[in-house]
Amino acid sequence: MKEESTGLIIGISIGVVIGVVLAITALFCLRYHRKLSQIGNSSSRRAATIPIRANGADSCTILSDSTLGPESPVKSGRNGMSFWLDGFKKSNVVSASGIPEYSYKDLQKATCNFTTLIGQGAFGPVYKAQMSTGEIVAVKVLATNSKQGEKEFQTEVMLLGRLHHRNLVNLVGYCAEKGQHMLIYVYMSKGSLASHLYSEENGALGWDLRVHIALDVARGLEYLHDGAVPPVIHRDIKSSNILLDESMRARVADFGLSREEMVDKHVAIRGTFGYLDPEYISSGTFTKKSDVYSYGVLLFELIAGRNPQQGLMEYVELAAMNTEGKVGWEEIVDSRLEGKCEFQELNEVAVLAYKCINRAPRKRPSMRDIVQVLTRILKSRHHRNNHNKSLSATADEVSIDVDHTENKNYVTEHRRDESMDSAADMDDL
Ligand SMILES: Nc1ncnc2c1ncn2[C@@H]1O[C@H](COP(=O)(O)OP(=O)(O)OP(=O)(O)O)[C@@H](O)[C@H]1O
Repeated sequence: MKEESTGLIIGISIGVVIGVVLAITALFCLRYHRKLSQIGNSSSRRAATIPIRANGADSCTILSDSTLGPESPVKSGRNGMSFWLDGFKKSNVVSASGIPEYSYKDLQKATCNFTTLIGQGAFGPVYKAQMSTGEIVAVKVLATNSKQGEKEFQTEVMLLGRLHHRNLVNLVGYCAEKGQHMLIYVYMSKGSLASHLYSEENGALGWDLRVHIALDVARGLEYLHDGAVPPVIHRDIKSSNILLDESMRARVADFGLSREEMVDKHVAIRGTFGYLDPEYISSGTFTKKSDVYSYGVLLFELIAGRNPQQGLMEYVELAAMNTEGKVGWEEIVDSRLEGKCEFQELNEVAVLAYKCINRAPRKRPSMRDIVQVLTRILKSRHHRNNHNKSLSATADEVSIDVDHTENKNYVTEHRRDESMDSAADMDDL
């Protein structure tokens, strides 16, 4: 009996201890969860309301709260933190978006005391940097005359750091020290699209590659417009803001860094002349469809190899009179292509570009529509190439037969039939 009651007491005591431990654990979990959601709320509130830098002046561009896109070039680790610059990362300094902060001293070392200049933009110089891990990056030093304060800069980094896509030049780090603000980006070794279209140093870009570049850019913009939450309008699509990586894949640069140009004392226009939506110039309202307009100009730039600041659009409008917006666009094709271009594709791309530059924004396609059209064009090309390959393989096989049978007429007829089938396939697409 005594033994039984001792057992009972022990059982009850163990039960009570387990109960207390469980209750304490539950309490901790609850508090931790509440804290996390508070942090989430406050950062999304900030993302929704704080304006970001516009080259010294406040801007109303609101950036995204989006998560990592598929095939992001940033190697994400715990908390989405980048491993790119692990060698130099300031210890324990990671912004709310998970973008690591680097010290001025380390960037000074990585850029050989800021002597590795690769370009100069409206925001300031850009340097190539080799980090201690061997990783190559681009460091954009923002002009010190910017009125942007520390807080605004941190907000901008947080907002930019949330945008990741394989067709965007992603932000991988930043530095805010000694009154300097620097943004660190994935390094794009083949430079800008503009440098390939206009510099004699680079050989002419082939037509096939131009269509791939057009699709890459469209995908980057589609992500900004439809994938990012809230959506992001680029505001400065142009060939010098399209950068190419080692394998000539294109990415959109400079998103979220809007700039201003004064057209007169009162009206500030953001963007670059030649690419600006006429509707934006007259109404002052910039929309996703204004990006679509600039993208249309970029498509014509790819077709014609002409700079929009040197009469590209006048040239296009002249050609449009003859083409009625449909066929016959080959007259504007870039002479550097030396006629090596699939004219049906060229006409399809030009028709798409012409829709993008429609004066009425609502008649312009969305970036999603554009991605679909270009994907279809490239799929057709792929089918055609496969078909042609199998045709020539069949022809090789048959010609071996022919050598044996000497039935040459049959071979000729057989090949002609197949190419007619192939033309019919094309019509279906
Ligand atoms: N991530 C990068 N990788 C390689 N080169 C880059 C990178 N970012 C910028 N550059 C180069 O640095 C130069 C300046 O770039 P930046 O984006 O500052 O200005 P921009 O786009 O040329 O002109 P603007 O500021 O007027 O738009 C460009 O020639 C560009 O090719």
